[in-house]
Amino acid sequence: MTEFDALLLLSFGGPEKPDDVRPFLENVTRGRGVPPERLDEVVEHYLHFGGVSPINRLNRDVIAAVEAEFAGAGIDLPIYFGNRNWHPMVEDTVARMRDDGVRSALVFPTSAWGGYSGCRQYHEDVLRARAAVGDGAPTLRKLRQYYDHPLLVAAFADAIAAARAQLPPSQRDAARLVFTAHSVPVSADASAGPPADGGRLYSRQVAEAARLCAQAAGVADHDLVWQSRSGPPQVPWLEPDICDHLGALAAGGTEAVIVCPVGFVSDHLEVIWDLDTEARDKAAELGLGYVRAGTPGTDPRFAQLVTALVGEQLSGAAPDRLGSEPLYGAGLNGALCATACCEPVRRPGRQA
Ligand SMILES: CC1=C(CCC(=O)O)c2cc3nc(cc4[nH]c(cc5[nH]c(cc1n2)c(C)c5CCC(=O)O)c(CCC(=O)O)c4C)C(CCC(=O)O)=C3C
Ligand SMILES: [Fe+2]
Repeated sequence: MTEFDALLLLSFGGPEKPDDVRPFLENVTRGRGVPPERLDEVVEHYLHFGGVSPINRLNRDVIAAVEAEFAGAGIDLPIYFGNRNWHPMVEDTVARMRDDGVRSALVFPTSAWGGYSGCRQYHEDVLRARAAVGDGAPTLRKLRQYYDHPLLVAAFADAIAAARAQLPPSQRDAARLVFTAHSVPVSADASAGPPADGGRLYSRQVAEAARLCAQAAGVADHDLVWQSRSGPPQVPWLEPDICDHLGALAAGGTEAVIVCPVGFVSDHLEVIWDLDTEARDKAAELGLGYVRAGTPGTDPRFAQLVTALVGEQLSGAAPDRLGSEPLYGAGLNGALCATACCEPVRRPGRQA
């Protein structure tokens, strides 16, 4: 019925027990120039949750929801799960797909964005996995970026409204809406996207998604800030940092914030630690009311979004989208979206 015989959900991966934490972090940061002090801190964040990131469980839940959507939509594709940094590793999953007789699969990445970390690195994962499997590896076609898909925007908009309703009535109307996404080095953002599009594709897409979600939630003003920076302190990353921004808002008389993690699809560690622990504590210290909007991964519309992207690919329909920033991300067998797209930048301390 179609040229594809499976879907691979490709994600970041996270530890599932305390002994996994160090080797997981070594996989994430190999050759990335992250200082050892930062790694020691991040180990503590994971150990705070018993060494278990929720990310793998959340991805398994997404897969179950997509399986149900596929059944309803008459899409007959088994769904596989593979990660960049932790088990199930994508190399092992693609080997299993080959053993199961899969010859051609679609790949859904759990990042909605362009940029090196959000897009190109997923192409590299596909390339690495196929190379590791060698003869008989299935062809793998990655699906496009989906940061402005109507179903994603609708899920975030409802999450913002639900978060607002958790504030005391006296703070609800005036609460400031603050969007947050993962910071990246300024140099990585500058080289995000095909050079001909002028760079900064990651931060431009994040800014557009924030505008679309605010508009869909009926909110006139909002801020966009960044979180979870790592890397050596002398290297500039996207700013302002969320905690600094909460300080500035409190100093300016803001009484409460609604924080929306627009840059993430699930409540993984950067959400439950950096937002639900660090930023929440900072807000309490400042006397600022604080609520955090949910992420879309557990919303039924997320499984519908995956199904819609697969449907687009099968039918050749134009992308269903609300925004107008350049949109890339689709590609066969790890091929780049365009020449020199999201070129990785050399950083001090980076090995290879
Ligand atoms: C843009 C972006 C996304 C969103 C797109 C996407 O979703 O892919 C994202 C997601 C995630 N990042 C995650 C975890 C980590 N990211 C790190 C480090 C880094 N992230 C970066 C960027 C991004 N990261 C960058 C530029 C670095 C510096 C090192 C490097 O240049 O690569 C480190 C190292 C330690 C530290 O320094 O924090 C960890 C542990 C987890 C899993 C959490 C869990 O386990 O639940 C997820 C979903
Ligand atoms: Fe990250």
